Amino acid sequence: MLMTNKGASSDRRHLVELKNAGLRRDGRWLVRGVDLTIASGEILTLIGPNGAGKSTTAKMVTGVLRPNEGAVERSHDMRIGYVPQKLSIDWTMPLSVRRLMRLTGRLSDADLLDALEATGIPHLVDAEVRHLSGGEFQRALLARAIARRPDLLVLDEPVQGVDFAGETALYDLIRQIRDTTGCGILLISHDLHMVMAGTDTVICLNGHVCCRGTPETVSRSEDYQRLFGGAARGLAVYSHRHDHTHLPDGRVLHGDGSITDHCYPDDGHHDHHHEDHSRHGHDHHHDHGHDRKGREGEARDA
Ligand SMILES: Nc1ncnc2c1ncn2[C@@H]1O[C@H](COP(=O)(O)OP(=O)(O)OP(=O)(O)O)[C@@H](O)[C@H]1O
Repeated sequence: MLMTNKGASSDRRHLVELKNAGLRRDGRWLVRGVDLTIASGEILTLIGPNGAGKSTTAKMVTGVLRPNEGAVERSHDMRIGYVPQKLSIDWTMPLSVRRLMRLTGRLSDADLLDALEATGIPHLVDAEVRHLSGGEFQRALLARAIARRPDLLVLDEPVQGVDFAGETALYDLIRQIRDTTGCGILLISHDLHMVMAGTDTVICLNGHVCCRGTPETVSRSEDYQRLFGGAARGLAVYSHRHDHTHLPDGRVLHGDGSITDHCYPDDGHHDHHHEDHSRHGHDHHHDHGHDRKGREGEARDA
């Protein structure tokens, strides 16, 4: 059961606005001229090459960095949940998921378990963080961020270290969190080919705003294609349908409601279908989840 907060049922409200924001360090502009707004219930995705200023922009949104020019306006009672790109954890020290959840503040057992439940990993509450898979670790970080019922969730590359099937499951989860809690979401994505279905607005950064709009608008933009050159074969908006779900504990929930311990392609339950709606306007079907095909391989198909 996902937790709800005060934003869930109310109308969209403005959470944060950057107006012509720029940040300068050591005599150079890291990013400049950024205009953006995020409202409750809205998903905004930042894309752009390495060093484009995505994390810097996110830090101006959260208030970690103050812009050297322009302005930032934040709803004064806004709570922010942040999943950073990197965590400095001493991996030689034992650290349970329960302790990870409490590193940044007090949290009742009930809220802690609610959050882990919402991200599908309540059974891992006492697991060692260093033993978690990439997808489980990202779910633990997400749980930590949503435990304090944020109005705005800022996710800096939440699918890193996660394979293609896990990536789409995480995107589904993020969208579900938005739908259930009504929070606004700022998502930083490294993947130039794939943005999460459900993204309302994409902003493509390259030291400045290269282009913006719906995923479809951005993928057609000449600036986007110029920036990414040969890599810009189209921004695929990923959506998928399949008749079974891989549960976090490894079991498989089938479309008919039955649960099995394993996933057998020939047992008559299965229909592995994905749909990629790229700007080329064609659909493909991919096998997924069992062939350990990395997302680069999948992206090439898109
Ligand atoms: N505190 C700082 N002082 C000086 N330069 C910085 C600082 N923080 C970031 N930079 C530089 O600013 C630029 C933008 O960095 P930023 O982390 O925002 O990019 P990014 O788009 O998130 O990149 P990536 O995709 O590689 O994570 C980079 O060239 C980086 O080296």
